[in-house]
Amino acid sequence: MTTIKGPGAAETFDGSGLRIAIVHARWNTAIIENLVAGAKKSLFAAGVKEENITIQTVPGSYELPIGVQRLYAASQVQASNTGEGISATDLLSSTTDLSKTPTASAPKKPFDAIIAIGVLIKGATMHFEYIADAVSHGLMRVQLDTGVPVIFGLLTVLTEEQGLERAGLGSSGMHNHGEDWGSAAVELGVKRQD
Ligand SMILES: O=c1[nH]c(NC[C@H](O)[C@H](O)[C@H](O)CO)c([N+](=O)[O-])c(=O)[nH]1
Repeated sequence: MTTIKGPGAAETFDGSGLRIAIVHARWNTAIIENLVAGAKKSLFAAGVKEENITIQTVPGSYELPIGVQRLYAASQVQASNTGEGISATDLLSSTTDLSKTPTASAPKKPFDAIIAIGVLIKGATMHFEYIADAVSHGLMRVQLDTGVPVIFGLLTVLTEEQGLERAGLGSSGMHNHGEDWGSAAVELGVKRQD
């Protein structure tokens, strides 16, 4: 099947063994919430188990690269704690004493893929351009430095309506881009295991 916009149909991938994280910003949450829901819909459709999906938030899109990098590092520490890991939230806390391995149950492996979601809406200044550029380069650097696939879920839109459209909330019936990101996370996560 040939497409012009959006990814063409790919083979289906079994996500039942994957551990996925979603890191999302807390700006423009009316749009963000639907993007996250779309990503989760695709993860579930591929068999990813709810207990293997971790969701963390950061203040804004500019914090996505550091949020993704720290969460992945935390999941690596978790994996090295011989299965007695601790929650990713606790691992990110500066007050957690990692020398004591809490007994909270947690998945035993690092994340197979991380979806970074943010919505940048152009304002009257150049702020939008600087954040968009920094975040896109930052997320690419994190994925290449760590080797963990980081799905680029940053909407850079000129109007609120464009953002709503791309979250499947507009009047044009455009699909929810979050669904594409969930599918991409499963594909890259499975391929990373090959
Ligand atoms: O996620 C966003 N953050 C935004 N700014 C906050 C930024 O991401 C940082 O959180 C902030 O600069 C503190 O570092 C936005 N705007 O400024 O318009 C925006 O539209 N979206």
